[in-house]
Amino acid sequence: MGVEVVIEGLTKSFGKQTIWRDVTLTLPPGEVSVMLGPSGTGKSVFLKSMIGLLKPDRGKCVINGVDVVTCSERKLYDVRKLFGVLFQDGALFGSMNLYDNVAFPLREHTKKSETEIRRIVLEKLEMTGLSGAEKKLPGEISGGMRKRAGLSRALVLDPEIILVDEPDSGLDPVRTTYISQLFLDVNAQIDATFLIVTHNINLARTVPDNLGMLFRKELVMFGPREVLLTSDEPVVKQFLNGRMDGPIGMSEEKDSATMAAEKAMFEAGHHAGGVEDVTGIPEQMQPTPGVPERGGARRRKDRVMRILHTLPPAAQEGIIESLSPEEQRHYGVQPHHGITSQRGQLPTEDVAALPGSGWREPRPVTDTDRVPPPYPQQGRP
Ligand SMILES: Nc1ncnc2c1ncn2[C@@H]1O[C@H](COP(=O)(O)OP(=O)(O)OP(=O)(O)O)[C@@H](O)[C@H]1O
Repeated sequence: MGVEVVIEGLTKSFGKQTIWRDVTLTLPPGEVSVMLGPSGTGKSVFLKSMIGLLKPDRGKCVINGVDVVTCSERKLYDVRKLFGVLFQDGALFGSMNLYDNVAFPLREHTKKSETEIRRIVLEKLEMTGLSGAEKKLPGEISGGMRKRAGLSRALVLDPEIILVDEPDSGLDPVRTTYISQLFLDVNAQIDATFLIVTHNINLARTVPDNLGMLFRKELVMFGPREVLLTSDEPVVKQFLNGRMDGPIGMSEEKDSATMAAEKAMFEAGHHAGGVEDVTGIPEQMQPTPGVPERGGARRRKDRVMRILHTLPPAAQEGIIESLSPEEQRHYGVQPHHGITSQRGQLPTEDVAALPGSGWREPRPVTDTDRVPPPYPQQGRP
């Protein structure tokens, strides 16, 4: 099973430029989480900080009891072995064919024989639908195939945490859905913890168990997908609908004067872009028939039902409605009636330790809030 990642108060700056501050969240083991955020909000910096490629100014990122922010180089080396990383372009070596690219980590970091390496490489290439493409060079294949090859390579050392940086970059919407399906199938097969950073709305709506968003140098929210997908926060709604109408501007954040001027323009009939208001919780994508059930999804159900009473009402309702009648009876809940009894929970040790629901009452408006209304605070222990 994948491991839990506990991030507390993580803050990163480059010189005087703060990228994000006080980020606190937990990635539950074996679950798929997505981090959204407008361009430049530091999503890639966040991934790099998790694997110790960048050093945060303060805070913790604890994996298997090791804090990657403060641990020794030796420990960091060990922790990094738990990660598989899929970079935007697959980060393949252009002069090596796919077989050698995928074999590379095994040849570099293990003492396995070439026979054993061959078995693993062919297995991972098959998992990602690339059987038969071993001899191709990265320059001879499509962007989608390059990403799948990058995923094959990320899988060869049996990672427990898989980080994915913008899987949709350079892909059309259909190929993006195919690679999303692949992530869920891989997650079902190896039960690794996934964190995908993206600004792809379709992916965010239909793939993850948990959804978060970075904006204004903060983690706006992080929690079960239903919380963000039913949120009334202007920044979340604007982002999920891809519209100009809202706090996110051309270069990250609008000031209040720009907000007011644009609001008047939209009220006068100017098209704010995006599609019509898309709301609600679409069904989550499932592993392909024939692929095992996702252990992470099963555990998540229990975990979320435990914190159900702490979530906003719309998210609670969405979660209850997503359960089968049998599950609703099992958990003692009913649509439109909420929690009717407390039954059917897993023993504590089978459920991820979470620092909280990831949702808090919105903080009060202060003079420093240039864009009302304020956002809920991130989850804290
Ligand atoms: N090594 C670095 N040194 C200085 N600044 C950096 C460094 N890496 C990233 N930045 C800055 O950090 C900010 C966040 O960058 P990052 O690439 O993480 O954003 P992002 O959310 O992933 O954006 P996008 O969605 O466009 O990929 C940017 O302003 C970038 O210029």
